[in-house]
Amino acid sequence: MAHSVFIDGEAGTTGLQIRERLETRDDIRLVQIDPARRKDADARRAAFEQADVAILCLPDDAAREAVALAQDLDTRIIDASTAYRTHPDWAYGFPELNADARGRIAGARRVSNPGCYPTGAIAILAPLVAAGLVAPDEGVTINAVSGYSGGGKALIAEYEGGGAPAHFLYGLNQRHKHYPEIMAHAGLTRQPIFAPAVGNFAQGMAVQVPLFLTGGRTLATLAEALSDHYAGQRFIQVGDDPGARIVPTDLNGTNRLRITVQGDAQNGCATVVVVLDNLGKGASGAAVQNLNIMLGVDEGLGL
Ligand SMILES: NC(=O)C1=CN([C@@H]2O[C@H](COP(=O)(O)OP(=O)(O)OC[C@H]3O[C@@H](n4cnc5c(N)ncnc54)[C@H](OP(=O)(O)O)[C@@H]3O)[C@@H](O)[C@H]2O)C=CC1
Ligand SMILES: CC(=O)N[C@@H](CCC(=O)OP(=O)(O)O)C(=O)O
Repeated sequence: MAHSVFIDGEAGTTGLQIRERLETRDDIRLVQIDPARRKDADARRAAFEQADVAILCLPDDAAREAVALAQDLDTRIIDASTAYRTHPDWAYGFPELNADARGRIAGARRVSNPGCYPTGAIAILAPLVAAGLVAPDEGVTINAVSGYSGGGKALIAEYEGGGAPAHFLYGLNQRHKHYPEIMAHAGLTRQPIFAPAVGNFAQGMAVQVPLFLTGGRTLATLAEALSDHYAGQRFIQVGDDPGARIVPTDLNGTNRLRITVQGDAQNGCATVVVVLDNLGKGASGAAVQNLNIMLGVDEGLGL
């Protein structure tokens, strides 16, 4: 029998791309509501009642409201917003994070889907902290660039309306909403410096952590720690040489994430960089991967 899935916010950027990944599957039945009633609590509650799993693709406050609406139901929830990413009762939906992550997601009633930038930053830092190559209280810097779809419908409208700049930096007040998530799941005790940017391309993202090669840190130990950590993971590759240019759009339309280590042993400077699709492994692809794990089907179905 098909599993019923309700995407709350299915007309938004993340929701649409989840729907595209699910609508051709015959093991999934999508529960839909009249678009005119998409913000109506009664209509949404009725959809939750019919769904085995609901995927929330909403702003944080609306996601909290949705969780309250479904509180007394058996419906399992995957939330794509920032609202529950550090909540102790929610499983963090990064299956490749550590040996326990898949099992927690598989058995969870509540799964928080990681953020796009945090997926890149945590993919780099969590294994390096666990391997002792980055100290939890070390001062690290995260530089990143995202396609404009990362800002949802509002930023898409700005870019597609023609008035937006080719490139801008933001979040430099160091109060970005992603800090708690990055610190909690990377295992950092000191807040990193995070410098995100947006470029004039719709989708795709690069996230980089520059590191000095000091202590036990060499190009080889960094690459080895990351390769060991992700050995056998079908969606995360370590070490393919991308050449001198890192192109944020390289993995668009996929659920893949690629990590490379580059630098110079002589001068002791290195960069670990991730490329992913902010709407693939950074949001919609990851949500479908988590849904598959929760349903106990092939993790790559529809991806
Ligand atoms: N874009 C990205 O790259 C990523 C986004 N996310 C997260 O996913 C979530 C959704 O983001 P995104 O898809 O970009 O946002 P969008 O702005 O593109 O879409 C949000 C959708 O939610 C709907 N909505 C807003 N309030 C309510 C409500 N009270 N009840 C029902 N529907 C509502 C909006 O409807 P309407 O347009 O009619 O207002 C819209 O369709 C966010 O929490 C974001 O942090 C996560 C990872 C990456
Ligand atoms: C380009 C842009 O504006 N990006 C958003 C991050 C994307 C998003 O909404 O956050 P999650 O990935 O955590 O859900 C921002 O910086 O707030």
